[in-house]
Amino acid sequence: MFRIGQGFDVHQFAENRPCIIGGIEIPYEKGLLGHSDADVLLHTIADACLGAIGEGDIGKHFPDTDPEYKDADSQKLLQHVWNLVSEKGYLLGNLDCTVIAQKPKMAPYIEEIRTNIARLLQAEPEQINVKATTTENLGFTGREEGMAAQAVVLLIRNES
Ligand SMILES: Nc1ccn([C@@H]2O[C@H](COP(=O)(O)O)[C@@H](O)[C@H]2O)c(=O)n1
Ligand SMILES: C[C@@]1(CO)OP(=O)(O)OP(=O)(O)OC[C@H]1O
Repeated sequence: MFRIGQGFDVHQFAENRPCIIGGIEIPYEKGLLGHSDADVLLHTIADACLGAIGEGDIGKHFPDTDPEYKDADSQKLLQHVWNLVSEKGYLLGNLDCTVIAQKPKMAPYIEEIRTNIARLLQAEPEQINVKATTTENLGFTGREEGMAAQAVVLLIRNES
């Protein structure tokens, strides 16, 4: 049995914040603002996974009013979500995701991010694809006010 889920998330750039994407800290003059570490890519993937298993979204599981999640490492949030997926008997089919940002340039970090996501989802890097696109200087991403990310995940039920 298959389940599909999609995710979308946005975070604003701010001074004096780390720029953590897919669990990897990217050298950049600005970082992302959020209650947690604001890892826009991992939040998107977590939402896609929760969507696939019909479990709502990350705001439901990790409320931004809860001090426990202040500056939380989003890798831990995604691992918690992945445990829910595993408990329901699903394995990863594949994950495809896109980082939408005018800057920073993501290409030098894509493989490291891919490997890290594979580790978090107990999968092989070949099951993961990470892309990046600008918005050709248009909109809030084009003005470098923030970043967005989207993801689609396919889960496969382990019937054995
Ligand atoms: N933040 C980004 C955005 C894009 N890339 C890479 O550049 C390619 C061209 O981007 P366009 O928006 O002009 O299509 C894109 O395919 C990515 O490989 C990037 O590394 N970081
Ligand atoms: C992750 C959580 C919780 O710390 O906070 P943020 O880092 O603000 O992220 P967001 O994607 O806005 O929503 C989910 C939140 O509940």
